[in-house]
Amino acid sequence: MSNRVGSRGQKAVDDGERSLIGPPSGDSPDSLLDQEASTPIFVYLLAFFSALGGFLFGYDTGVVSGAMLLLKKEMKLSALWQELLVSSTVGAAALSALSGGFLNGWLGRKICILVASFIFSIGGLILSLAPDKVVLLVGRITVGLGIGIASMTVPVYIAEVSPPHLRGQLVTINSLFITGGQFIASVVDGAFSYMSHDGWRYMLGLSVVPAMLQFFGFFFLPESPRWLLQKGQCQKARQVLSQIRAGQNINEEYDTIRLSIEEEDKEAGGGGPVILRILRHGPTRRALIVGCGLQMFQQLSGINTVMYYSATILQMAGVRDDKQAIWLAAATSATNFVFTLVGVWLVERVGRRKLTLGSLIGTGLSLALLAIGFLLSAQNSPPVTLHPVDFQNSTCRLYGSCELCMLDPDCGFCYRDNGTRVFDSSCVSADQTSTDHAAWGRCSNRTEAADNPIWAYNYCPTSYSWIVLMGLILYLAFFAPGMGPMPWTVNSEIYPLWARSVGNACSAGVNWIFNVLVSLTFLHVAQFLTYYGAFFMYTGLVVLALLFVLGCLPETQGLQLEEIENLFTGPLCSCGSSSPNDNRHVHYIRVKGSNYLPSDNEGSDVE
Ligand SMILES: O[C@H]1[C@H](O)[C@@H](O)[C@H](O)[C@@H](O)[C@H]1O
Repeated sequence: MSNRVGSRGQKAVDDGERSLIGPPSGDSPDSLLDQEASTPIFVYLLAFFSALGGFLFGYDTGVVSGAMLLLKKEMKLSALWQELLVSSTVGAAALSALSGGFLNGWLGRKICILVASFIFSIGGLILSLAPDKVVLLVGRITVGLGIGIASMTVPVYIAEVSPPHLRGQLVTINSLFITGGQFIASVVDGAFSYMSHDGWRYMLGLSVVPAMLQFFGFFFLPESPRWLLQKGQCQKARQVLSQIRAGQNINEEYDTIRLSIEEEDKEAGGGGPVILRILRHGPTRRALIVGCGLQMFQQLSGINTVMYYSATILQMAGVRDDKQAIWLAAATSATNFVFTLVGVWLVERVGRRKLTLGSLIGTGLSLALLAIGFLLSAQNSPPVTLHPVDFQNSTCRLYGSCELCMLDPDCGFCYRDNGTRVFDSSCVSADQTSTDHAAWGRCSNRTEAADNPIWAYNYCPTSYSWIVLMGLILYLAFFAPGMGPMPWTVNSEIYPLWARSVGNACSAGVNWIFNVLVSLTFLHVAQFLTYYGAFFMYTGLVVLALLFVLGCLPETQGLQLEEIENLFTGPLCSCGSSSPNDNRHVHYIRVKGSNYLPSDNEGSDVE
């Protein structure tokens, strides 16, 4: 497509006029209008193949809960081994996300995505063929290494190839694929849960399919033009840019990127490792604090405990059948997925800042509702009425109510009910090898019969479960459009090119580290503070997150990546006050400068 503007001179005059009178709100330069009018299908294709990395992230972190139900029986896994198989992946992801920054800057985005999908494929193969638990552990660690690299590279790649008006939406698609992966994983878990022998091989191994698809797809896809320019491969960068903009006028975009790289070289000059340069340079230091803070608060809002705890919440609500619980857990991840779709729709309409703030307010209120539900359940917890002689002399016999009994990980509540009332209840030790049964007595019976008493491990029967259930659904409905995707989206945008890989590596690393911390400590926190205490604590953390976002998160919607650094030039907690329109102004002047004399260094009049 040829340049819509006949002569550069005329274009410059137009732009000059605009910069004098200031841009009409929401207006964009001509080239951006060009892009908005027709976004080439190729950009969507790039986003799709990259977001398969997000899908694998979601699938591999989600599938393990269902696989574990079968694995623990088939391989006779102890609690320690179960915990190892779950958290080794997240731990490996934290390490590889942190080191991915270096790889990303050195090898480029494309190679890193290829490496991640290759690792995913190998990991999937190891898992599906594993003869024993040690090989399983190797497979889970391998998959974790892939997740870490993908989680920090994919959002960066998508952000760098997207036109500004679609960037938020396309990067948020990656988060949609994460929750989509978690949803598909729960459906696969449900489908193969009927296959008690080797069903887990299919659950864990199926990830090879999207991994291979991504691997072969990416062979034909281009490197990020921004990375190419940074590495001095100007000709190739120009080629890729015009390929992904389908022949639209790319001069402005190309010059803006080139100028900003030159400026960055001056600004962020000085040697030393990139992380030290980031910390020394005010705007990047503030961006890093915002990026890492967002990722930390995403995990501290308790998403993974809510997801993990959903099965227990459902059990409290009276769903006792394992298979039914698995399918209902799929409904939970479907809710997470569907509401992420709402986020994709909203991100370019309301902007990142409002979306995150709205999401946090709703998330906080839902957590408070969850806590209130747990509080009412605890206050009305059924008493222990039977005290059978306990030959093991465990602490379980000392508890007077279900609440106290279930907070002790060694004990469970054994009871009967007639639909309205709990009776004949006792607190006894759980079986060491499988908490599905009591160690002895009425609830140790493994054969299922209608008149068997009910064994409640980790939960208590309550008539307030509907409050908890409502809290759970509202939580996901509010978390998924904002706090789920925005930390990933915002991080892909806020760092200048030289700091982007390392900035994203650090923030993704923080996300994974807090993911491990929160999920590993949840049961201990609950034991210490009770469940309602734990959820009130998460509510408090969400209030802190709200203050942080209110003070420090600027709006990045509609800006070119090269303009975003300007948002962080002021003091840290005044970021929220810079509006996108202030910065659009900077953008126009920059465009004017590069239009007059593209080869000149007139970019110096930019700021
Ligand atoms: O953005 C994602 C998403 O919200 C997932 O549901 C959650 O499991 C991840 O930890 C998070 O990073």
